[in-house]
Amino acid sequence: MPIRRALAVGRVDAMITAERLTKRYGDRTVVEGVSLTARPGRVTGFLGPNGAGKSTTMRMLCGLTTPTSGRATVLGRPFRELPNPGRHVGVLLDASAQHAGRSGRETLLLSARLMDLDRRRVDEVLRLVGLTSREAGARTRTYSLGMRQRLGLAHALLGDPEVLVLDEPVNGLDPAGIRWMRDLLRSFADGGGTVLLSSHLLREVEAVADDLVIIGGGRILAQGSAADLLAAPGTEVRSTDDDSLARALTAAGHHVAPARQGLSTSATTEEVGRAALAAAVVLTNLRPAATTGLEELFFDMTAQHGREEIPA
Ligand SMILES: Nc1ncnc2c1ncn2[C@@H]1O[C@H](COP(=O)(O)OP(=O)(O)OP(=O)(O)O)[C@@H](O)[C@H]1O
Repeated sequence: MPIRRALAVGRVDAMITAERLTKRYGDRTVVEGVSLTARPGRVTGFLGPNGAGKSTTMRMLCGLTTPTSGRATVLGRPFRELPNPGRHVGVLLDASAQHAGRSGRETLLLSARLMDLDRRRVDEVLRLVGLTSREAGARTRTYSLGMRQRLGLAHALLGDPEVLVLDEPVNGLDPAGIRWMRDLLRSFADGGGTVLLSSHLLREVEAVADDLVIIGGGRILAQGSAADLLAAPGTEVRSTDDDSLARALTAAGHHVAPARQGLSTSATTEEVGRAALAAAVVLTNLRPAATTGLEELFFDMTAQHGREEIPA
């Protein structure tokens, strides 16, 4: 069953933009000058330590928190100006915010009515997120966190939106649930949808995100395609005489370090080739350095922005 039944007209606009978004609470700035874009057909991972400003930014994108300054648009308009927003943007910001006394199915039926949707769509999304009819009939106060996340996602998908904004959607899911969520988001984006998701699970983000936005202390620290951000500059090389090659590279001003096999250097592959020629050394292996892991990038980027403390 397709996640999305039809691509919306004007799909090229199916994106999220933030322009210099700033949020102050009293004299405390919790988000400062955040500009970002999430594009159609791509999953954008939004990362940052606790208190970095992810949820506040997502709330501003969805019109739930008013920015102190700056502008946010979804599908080219401020969220609050979208007609029937649930038909365009699926939002999951707090999976625990469901009415505890209603069943999952009742919660979805109510929203379906408000969005003017056929009630059969409720059963479709329940199937899609893997909630059984018994689970759907139970009051949400009896739900585990993982079941709440599934219901929250069913709610986000209900209106067959072009855009998904999900704050920590994999929290509370078991390993099979995490993999299921990853596949679901991938096929949503492959169908032309736009996904912005925050997560603390770096490996999960690495596995699914096409683009990354890293935030720390309320400011953007890095953003771009995952391929670009995770590409490490430099070269790994082996030769018939690594000592001579290391001397030649160092003499040419390149940084050289021993690698597990051979050398790792800041030089490009061409520069390594030239140094080898100058030193009359034969290369036996030459390749661009392996990519940096997301965990390494995340800790490098956020090192000075540990957990934000709430002021006393
Ligand atoms: N309504 C509010 N009033 C005052 N401060 C707030 C309010 N909402 C959030 N903050 C503060 O803003 C900062 C950013 O919080 P936010 O929830 O956006 O971070 P986050 O990156 O989503 O963190 P986490 O990963 O822990 O969910 C925090 O220091 C938080 O205490």
